[in-house]
Amino acid sequence: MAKPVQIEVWNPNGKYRVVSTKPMPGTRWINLLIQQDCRLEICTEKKTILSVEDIIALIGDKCDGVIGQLTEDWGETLFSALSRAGGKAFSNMAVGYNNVDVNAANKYGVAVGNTPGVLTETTAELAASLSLAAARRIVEADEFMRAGLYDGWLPHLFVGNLLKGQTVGVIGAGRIGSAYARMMVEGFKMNLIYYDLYQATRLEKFVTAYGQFLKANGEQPVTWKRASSMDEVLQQADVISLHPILDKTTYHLVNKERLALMKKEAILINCSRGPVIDEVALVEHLKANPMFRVGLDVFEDEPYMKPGLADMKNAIVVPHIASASKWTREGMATLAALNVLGRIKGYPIWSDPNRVDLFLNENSQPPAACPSIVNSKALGLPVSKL
Ligand SMILES: NC(=O)c1ccc[n+]([C@@H]2O[C@H](COP(=O)([O-])OP(=O)(O)OC[C@H]3O[C@@H](n4cnc5c(N)ncnc54)[C@H](O)[C@@H]3O)[C@@H](O)[C@H]2O)c1
Ligand SMILES: O=C(O)[C@H](O)CO
Repeated sequence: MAKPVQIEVWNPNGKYRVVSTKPMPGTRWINLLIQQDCRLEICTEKKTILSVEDIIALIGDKCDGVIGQLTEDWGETLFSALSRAGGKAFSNMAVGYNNVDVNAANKYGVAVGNTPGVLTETTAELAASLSLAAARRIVEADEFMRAGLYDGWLPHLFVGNLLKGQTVGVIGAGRIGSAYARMMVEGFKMNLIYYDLYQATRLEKFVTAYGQFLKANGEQPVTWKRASSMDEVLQQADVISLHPILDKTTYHLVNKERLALMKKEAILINCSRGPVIDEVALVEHLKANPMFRVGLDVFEDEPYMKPGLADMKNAIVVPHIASASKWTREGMATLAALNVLGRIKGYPIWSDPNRVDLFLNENSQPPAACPSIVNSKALGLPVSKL
C-alpha cells in the first residue's frame, strides 16, 4: 500500500478535488481554483522528485484533476489511477511534456495541459546569459577573483570571444529559439543561421528588417540563412543554441560526430532538454578542445551530471533555471491550474496557445477556456470561439 503523503488543503468543502504535486509560486492560481469550487490539495512533502507511488497516494479514490511537474513520470500507471479516481485533467507546469505519455492519456480520456508562451522570453534570456557568460568566461573569472588570484591587469587575462559580427546558430527555431535568435541578432549584431523542420518566417522578416535598418544607418547589415541540414549550422556558427522539443528525433541530436563538425572555439548552449546532447561525448569533446565552451541548463540524467563534467573549466552549468523568473513561474502556475480547471468545468480549448496574455492579466478574470491542451484534437475537445 502506498504511504500517505503530506498535504496542505485549501477550501476543504470544494466540490472538485484538484491535487498539485508541488507548491507553486504565487497565489493567483490557488485563488482561481478555490473561487471555482475546487478543494485544492498541495503536496508539501520535502522530497524533490515524487515517485509514481507517491502520486498514486495523492490521487487517492476521488480526484478530478492533477497539476504535475516535469520531473514526474506520467505514463500508463498514473493516467489509469487518475481515470479510476474520476479524473479527466492533468497539466504539466512546463511547456515541455516529454515526461508525459500522451498516448496513455488519450487511452484514458485525460486531457494533458502545458504552459507555452509565458516562459518564452525568460528562457531565451537565460540562453542569452549563458552565451555571454561562456563567450566572456564570466564564471571562470569570478572564481579567479574569489580565490584571491587577481594581482593586476594583464593583456592575456581571460581573453574570450567577441560576439558582434559572428554567426549565431539556432537549432529548433520555435517560440524560444526564435526569441533567443532575435536577442542575439539585435543585441549583438550577429548573423543568423537556423535549422528547423518548419520555416521561421517571422524571424526571417525580423532579421531582414533589422539588417535594412543597420544598412540605412551606415552599419554592416545582419543576415539570415535557413540551413538545409543541422550539420550546416554546426559547421558555420560560432555560437549554437539548442531549442527543439525532446522526442525520438532529437535524442542525442548532438553526438560525438556532430561535435567534431563544430568550430574548435565554438560555444554550445542547451536550454532545451538534457538528452538532446550525448553528455558523455560532450565531456570528451570539452577535454580535447579547451577553447570549446558550453553553457548547460539541462542534463542528460537530471539532477546528475555525467562524470567529469563538473571538473571542466570550459563548461558553465546551472540547475534547470531557464524559466525561473517570478512573473514566468507565477504565470506557469496559473496556466497549469486553468488547464485543469477548464477541463473539469467543460470549457473549450483556447484557439491559440501562443497567445495566452488574457489568462495572465491579474486585473481581469481569465477567459472561460483551457489555455493549452496538447491532446485536444485526439480527445475531440471543442475549440473556443473567443
Ligand atoms: N530549460 C528550461 O527551463 C526550459 C524552459 C522552457 C522550455 N524548455 C524546452 O524547450 C523546448 C522548446 O520550447 P518552445 O516553447 O520553443 O517549443 P516550440 O514547439 O515552439 O519549438 C520547438 C521547435 O523545435 C522544432 N523541432 C522539432 N523537432 C526538431 C528536429 N528534429 N530538428 C530541429 N527542430 C525541431 C519544432 O519544429 C519547433 O519549431 C520545450 O519543449 C522544452 O523541452 C526548456
Ligand atoms: O519545459 C519547461 O517548461 C521547462 O523545462 C521548465 O520551465
